[in-house]
Amino acid sequence: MKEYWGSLASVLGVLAFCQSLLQVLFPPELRFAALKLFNRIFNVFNSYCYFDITEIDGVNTNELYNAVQLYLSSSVSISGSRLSLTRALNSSAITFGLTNNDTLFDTFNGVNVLWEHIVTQRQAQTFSWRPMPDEKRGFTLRIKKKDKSLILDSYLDYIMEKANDIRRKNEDRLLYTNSRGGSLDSRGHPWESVPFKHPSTFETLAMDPAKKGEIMEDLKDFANGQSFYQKTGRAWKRGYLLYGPPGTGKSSMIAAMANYLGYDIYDLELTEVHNNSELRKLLMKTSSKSIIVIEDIDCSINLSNRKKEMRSGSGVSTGDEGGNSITLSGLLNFTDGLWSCCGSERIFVFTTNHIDKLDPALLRSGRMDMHVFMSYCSFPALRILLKNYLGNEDSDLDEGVLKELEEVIDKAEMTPADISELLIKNRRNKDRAVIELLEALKNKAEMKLKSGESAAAAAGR
Ligand SMILES: Nc1ncnc2c1ncn2[C@@H]1O[C@H](COP(=O)(O)OP(=O)(O)OP(=O)(O)O)[C@@H](O)[C@H]1O
Ligand SMILES: [Mg+2]
Repeated sequence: MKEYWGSLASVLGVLAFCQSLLQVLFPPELRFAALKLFNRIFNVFNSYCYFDITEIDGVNTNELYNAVQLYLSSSVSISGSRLSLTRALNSSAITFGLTNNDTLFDTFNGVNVLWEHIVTQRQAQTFSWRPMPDEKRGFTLRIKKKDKSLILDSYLDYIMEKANDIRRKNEDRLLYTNSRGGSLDSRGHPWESVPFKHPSTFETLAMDPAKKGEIMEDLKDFANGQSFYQKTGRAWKRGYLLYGPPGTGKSSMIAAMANYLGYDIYDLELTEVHNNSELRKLLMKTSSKSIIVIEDIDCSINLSNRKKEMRSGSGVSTGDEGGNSITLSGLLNFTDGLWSCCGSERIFVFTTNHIDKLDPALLRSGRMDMHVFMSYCSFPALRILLKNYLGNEDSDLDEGVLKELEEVIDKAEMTPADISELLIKNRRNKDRAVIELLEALKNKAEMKLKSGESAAAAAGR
């Protein structure tokens, strides 16, 4: 610190000397030209260059300014004793940033840069279409001239990307719906959004742990797979088909996926979409890092459509452009055809209770990348539910009861939704909850057995 003050004092001394020299050597009319000359000479010897990123660029907000602010807020090297704190609307996280005229060093690809946050009072307001803030804020980036190209080529892109990540992490996720039909809002947007706060996570999801792990890995590979998709020339999207009886956790799985990846959800209500071009507009207005969901796909699309199309020779890839109904081909064009590339990093999830009713075009390999069967509650899934609802670990349960549960659970064919209901009802009395559950499972298994026997007898008659 001492050295710093010492060198500052000597620089100030030199400046004062130069100023008096200027006054002595040059008559007033030549002083300005001399100053310009000095400035040029100084620039030749100065090894740094500076970039100003102002908060308001003309009359528009400068996106780069906000991005730098967010990026620097995540910097671990912030050591200032005074930081500014902000919490955006709809956000559950607090970000901190540089206060006025504070500086911060950053390193990128081994190159050191210095950021300074400069705040000055705005001059008397000139005429403008919108009121300007009283303060003029901006960042100044100081870098070595020799590093200029490296930094400008990738550092600023890197900052923008990082800032988007932070924004996504800080903001609560949104759930979009197209329940307004084809009408647009005042900003021309066809989707309505609400904050998405579904508490379902992979941890709370009751299903076979191996299958769960496989799906989580698949999702992570997808989210981190930008370069893979680019290298292989594939559109950066992935399709999941979740099928199984009602109450087995298909919708809960979608919420868990969104929470796991930090993606928004677009819940596409196909019955509200009138034709293929409307569908195209809707899908084009979805953002990247999102999950586009079509629930009960078997009920949403008239399955005879495609057969008619095939007969009329229009084929799968063309779709019904101007017609007044939405077709399976119109939908597949988006999940699979050329239009699927109009955005990146999108996950499509279709759900159905009746996979047998689906058109083979939806099921053929490569169309939906992963088919996930959400089954009746299995023993490993039951353990998760017992833990979630009663806080029970295996060691809390009597071994005999555990064994009985294991024997009866598959025969009973009860859904996780049914079991959850039973456990919620008795959650204050853990022992009773387990005993009632066992009873319910046994009753259900017996009923299944009887109905199976009578069906077999009827078939044999
Ligand atoms: N696998 C599961 N793990 C944890 N909870 C579950 C699971 N399946 C169902 N539930 C519970 O049951 C409720 C209903 O489940 P969910 O809506 O996910 O079923 P679904 O398969 O989407 O049913 P549907 O086919 O009727 O849409 C959930 O709110 C959740 O509490
Ligand atoms: Mg559902």
